Amino acid sequence: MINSSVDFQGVLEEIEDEVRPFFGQGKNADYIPALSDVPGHKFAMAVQTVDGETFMIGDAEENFSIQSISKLFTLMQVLGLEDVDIWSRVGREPSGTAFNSLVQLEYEKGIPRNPFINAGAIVVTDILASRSADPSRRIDDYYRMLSGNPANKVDEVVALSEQEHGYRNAALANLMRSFDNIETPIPDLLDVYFRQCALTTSCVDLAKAALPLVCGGYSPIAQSQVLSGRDTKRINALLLTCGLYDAVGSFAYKVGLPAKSGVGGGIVAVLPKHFSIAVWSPELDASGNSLVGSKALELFTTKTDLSIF
Ligand SMILES: NC(=O)CC[C@H](N)C(=O)O
Repeated sequence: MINSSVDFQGVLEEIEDEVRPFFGQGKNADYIPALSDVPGHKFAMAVQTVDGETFMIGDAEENFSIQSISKLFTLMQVLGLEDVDIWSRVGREPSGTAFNSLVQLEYEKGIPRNPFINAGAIVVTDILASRSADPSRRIDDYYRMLSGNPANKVDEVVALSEQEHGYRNAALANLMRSFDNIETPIPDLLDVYFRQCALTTSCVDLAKAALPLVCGGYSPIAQSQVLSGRDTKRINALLLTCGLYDAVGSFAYKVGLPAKSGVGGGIVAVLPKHFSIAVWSPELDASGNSLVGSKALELFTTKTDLSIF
């Protein structure tokens, strides 16, 4: 059980004050125009403990664009399927490159380094798309089941904005197709991928949806075992080593938790057997991770002395 002497609410309140000087140092994602319009100084955090307690600060119930954090949930969903050999099509190593880089993919013959860079996530989505008549619905329903909130919907404006500017993702998908690592027709596949990235969620919902990674694969929200204990351990290892792109080493150094970020400014992190934590602040650092969000998580694990290390 968690160290009950920690005053989570007090810690969140201190963090909200201490991150203020960092606003304005990062920049909203603008390669997806709809994301550049979100007020940059938004800030929210939510902690969900294994005991069922929720702590929150800021706009923790306000929805934002989940973006690449969706890659975590599609991976969970694929690992929950029978007879899927994902690891012949996607690697398990950190990429050391930007999330949408093409260079490595050419050298490595269309096999993405890991499921959390765009190319790897597109393959994961391809696996879902090739096994479902309505993959977008299936992805949304899975997330809604884990968050317990049927109001987590796709933001059509963001989805369209990605569709209209998704040149790099189209290039990644086509390059992988040329190496026979994509099955679904590319326009259909990109549509599913853009829609999963355009799902909206709040910090509270996100922390709830990540609880299976805290509870050995069991979702206390859905009251169901969604992953095996072994796959849960494996996903947490992948989050620690690949969840924040080319910033993953310094994030592990500063924060010390398995985590996944998205260019909407969200980050979700877990301390297995203890808690999940979600943060949202839209201004990003050079690697495409929330600058204030990363700082807030660093402050959280430092102040509480709770991390995997
Ligand atoms: N890092 C991210 O959040 C990237 C997700 C974004 N939808 C993209 O595909 O470019």
